[in-house]
Amino acid sequence: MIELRELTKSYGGRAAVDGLSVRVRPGVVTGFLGPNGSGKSTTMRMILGLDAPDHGEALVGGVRYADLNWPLRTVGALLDAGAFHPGRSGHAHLAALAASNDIPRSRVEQVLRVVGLSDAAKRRAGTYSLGMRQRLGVAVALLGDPEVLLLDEPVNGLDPEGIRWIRGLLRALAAEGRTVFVSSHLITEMALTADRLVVIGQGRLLAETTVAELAAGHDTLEDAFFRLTSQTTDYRGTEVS
Ligand SMILES: Nc1ncnc2c1ncn2[C@@H]1O[C@H](COP(=O)(O)OP(=O)(O)OP(=O)(O)O)[C@@H](O)[C@H]1O
Repeated sequence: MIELRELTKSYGGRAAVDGLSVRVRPGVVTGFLGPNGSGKSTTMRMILGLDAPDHGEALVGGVRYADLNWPLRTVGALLDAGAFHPGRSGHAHLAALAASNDIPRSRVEQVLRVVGLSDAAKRRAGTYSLGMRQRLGVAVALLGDPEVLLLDEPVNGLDPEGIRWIRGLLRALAAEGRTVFVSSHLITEMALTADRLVVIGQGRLLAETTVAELAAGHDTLEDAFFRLTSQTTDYRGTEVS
């Protein structure tokens, strides 16, 4: 369970996250949706203790991230798929993290198999494609066999086969009773992956709902999403004349 209580954070006097209170439950995939700049990454960083809230708190299993004894074994996160030393192999990267978190070394081979990187594990991670780096990031998230998974835009850079794989993986992790919180700005992708949706705009909660409830009364899910977020979209292009 992830619990956000009145979570608030401003940058330069502008609210990035504004009084956000949400409970993300175990056993289902919860999609975290909002337009560009709506505060999804900032929220995830606060859950992971990488940013301090100005007000309110984020709890994982009732505890702040900073107070967890073995964070990697409680919360697995994919935030920035490029966050590894490019000269190290994928295997070495995972082995170092396993050693520093008291995770059995055998788990490294297991997660490499799960993400499909066993054959590339001894190659320098700096030579990995975007999709392979994303898979290595997922392997890091899974390494500690955590109860809670937090993934920021996990389908970024993945090809169609990879996207289908990650959908299945997230659903399987939720079916095991884990809490799976996954951000995206793609409502169509979330409709295929998530059971529940938390939608934010300009840092505020717009809806906490299911895919079916959000779509009800609209021609398409996209229409429903645009209607919900239209007043909070900061960045919008214009048509080329
Ligand atoms: N370190 C920072 N310094 C200043 N402003 C920031 C910082 N991090 C985020 N912001 C601002 O906070 C707001 C929310 O940004 P955030 O990255 O959380 O949104 P997001 O929903 O993840 O967006 P996207 O879908 O584009 O990744 C934006 O206006 C952004 O410019």
